[in-house]
Amino acid sequence: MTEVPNPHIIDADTLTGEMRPIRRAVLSLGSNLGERLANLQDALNTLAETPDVWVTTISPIYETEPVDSPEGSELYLNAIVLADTTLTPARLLDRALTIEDAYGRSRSGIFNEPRTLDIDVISVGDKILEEDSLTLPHPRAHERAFVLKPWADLEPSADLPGVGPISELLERSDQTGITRRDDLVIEL
Ligand SMILES: Nc1ncnc2c1ncn2[C@@H]1O[C@H](COP(=O)(O)OP(=O)(O)OP(=O)(O)O)[C@@H](O)[C@H]1O
Ligand SMILES: Nc1nc2c(c(=O)[nH]1)N=C(CO)CN2
Repeated sequence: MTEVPNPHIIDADTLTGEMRPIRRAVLSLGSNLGERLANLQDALNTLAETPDVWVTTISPIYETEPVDSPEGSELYLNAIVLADTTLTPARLLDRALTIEDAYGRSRSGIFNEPRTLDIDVISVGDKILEEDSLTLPHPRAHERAFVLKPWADLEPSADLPGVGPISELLERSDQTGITRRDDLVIEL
């Protein structure tokens, strides 16, 4: 049977005239306020429910001393999530910020204030972007052991696009104050 074109059915690719590539996204989760582990689990669940985002892997959890944070800030829990996505980087960031807000993230303007949830977009494929609202790779990822260590657990030979192998960056980073917490687990 031949298929008759139906003018009422169009798909996204017809509208944009292009296929949307699938890219591997690396996302960093952090929490140092409230129920930290539950906050990370909520973030993971919500990312996994996001259309056009397929979460593939979650790293071990690390408990980490706050970096560049106000005096008295509590320890963070940090983890890395790998996902495949057809979202544009801008849409992925938008989704990350919306999830942060949904889980009670306050934005008082205090630099690196304690937060229930932080989702940073570390890299999206090998995109390199320098826009006001989105820099890729994340501009501080290369020096942050709380990003590099859990990522290296999952992908030891990964590169930070335009920067270099994460194994070398990790060697150069300050790895004091980060402790792997295998007793704490979040699940897909
Ligand atoms: N790669 C990126 N990932 C997340 N946010 C980014 C990125 N590049 C630029 N931004 C911008 O940074 C803004 C501030 O983000 P946010 O408040 O989460 O920063 P932060 O987590 O406190 O600090 P840091 O960026 O050092 O982790 C966001 O609104 C976003 O527009
Ligand atoms: N240990 C740790 N320190 C931080 C973190 C974080 O996730 N973990 N996030 C920050 C701003 O996003 C600032 N400092």
